[in-house]
Amino acid sequence: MLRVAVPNKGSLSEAATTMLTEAGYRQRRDNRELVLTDQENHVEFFYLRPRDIAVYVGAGTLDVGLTGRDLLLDARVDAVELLELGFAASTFRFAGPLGRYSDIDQLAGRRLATSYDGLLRGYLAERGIEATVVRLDGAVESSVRLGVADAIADVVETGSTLRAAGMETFGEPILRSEAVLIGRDGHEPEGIDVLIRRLQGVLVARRYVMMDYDIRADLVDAASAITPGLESPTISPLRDGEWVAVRAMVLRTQTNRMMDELYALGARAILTSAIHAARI
Ligand SMILES: Nc1ncnc2c1ncn2[C@@H]1O[C@H](COP(=O)(O)OP(=O)(O)OP(=O)(O)O)[C@@H](O)[C@H]1O
Ligand SMILES: O=P(O)(O)OC[C@H]1O[C@H](OP(=O)(O)OP(=O)(O)O)[C@H](O)[C@@H]1O
Ligand SMILES: [Mg+2]
Repeated sequence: MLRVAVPNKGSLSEAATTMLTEAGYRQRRDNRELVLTDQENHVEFFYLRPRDIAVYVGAGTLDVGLTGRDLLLDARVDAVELLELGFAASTFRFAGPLGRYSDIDQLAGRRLATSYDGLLRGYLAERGIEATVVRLDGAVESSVRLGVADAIADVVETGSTLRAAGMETFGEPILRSEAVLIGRDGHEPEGIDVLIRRLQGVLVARRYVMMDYDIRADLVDAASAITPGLESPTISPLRDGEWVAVRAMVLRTQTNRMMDELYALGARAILTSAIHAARI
């Protein structure tokens, strides 16, 4: 059985479980379940603290896991990213009280609070910045006002937590993170290729829609330039020989722009439909 670590709580948990369900795996119904065996797919899911997932995978006790890139790098273990999962996007950034800092060079000799001390220490060491790292479990934004730190390094998603604390980011983002599938380099247990292909299928089904339209045969080349598809659009004859039907996958975000352009070109009966599952 393939042994897969899944976040049991926090920002990653629900989206990870949803993605695995869409990929055709059984998932737990009760949040107290710690392990779930999917007999049909030969996979065992272990529900663990997001922070611990890289530790289990790095130690080799579990084959793969879904976690955040920031958590993977913070754990400093022997595990690698296998696939970006397209959810839980965030940045990891320095922040301080409004107007106090503008550049990371100002951090030398300061106290920096964070929940990601491994990640932060690595970043500071690479840049030769000597500062004191104060490891906190959460609510890091309060640390400056409460006097245990001078600045912070924390996860920023919308920025509203920082604003509420009277703080602002400065310097370039330390890291751009999102949920990722992790494993060990060179370790390819049975079933891992199927898991990866299924997850890639979910990503495709989320990112693309199927577009169908009718167009005069002499305009097919111009229409195909608008909707090139992944490899090449499917062209089918219509009963009226002067027209053809075209079918192509298009990026969901481009759908309306493409429909407008196709309509202006002369295409009609332009329809889009969702893709529920895919293997590309
Ligand atoms: N708004 C967000 N807050 C925290 N983490 C986020 C956010 N958006 C995405 N993430 C990602 O979620 C992961 C952290 O998940 P984790 O469950 O450890 O923390 P959490 O969501 O803050 O939960 P908690 O603090 O309640 O334990 C990281 O990979 C982080 O980048
Ligand atoms: O930019 P935003 O959209 O405001 O999101 C970022 C905030 O969300 C997380 O905190 P969480 O709610 O998980 O609390 P914690 O700090 O106690 O973990 C994170 O640590 C930031 O504080
Ligand atoms: Mg948190």
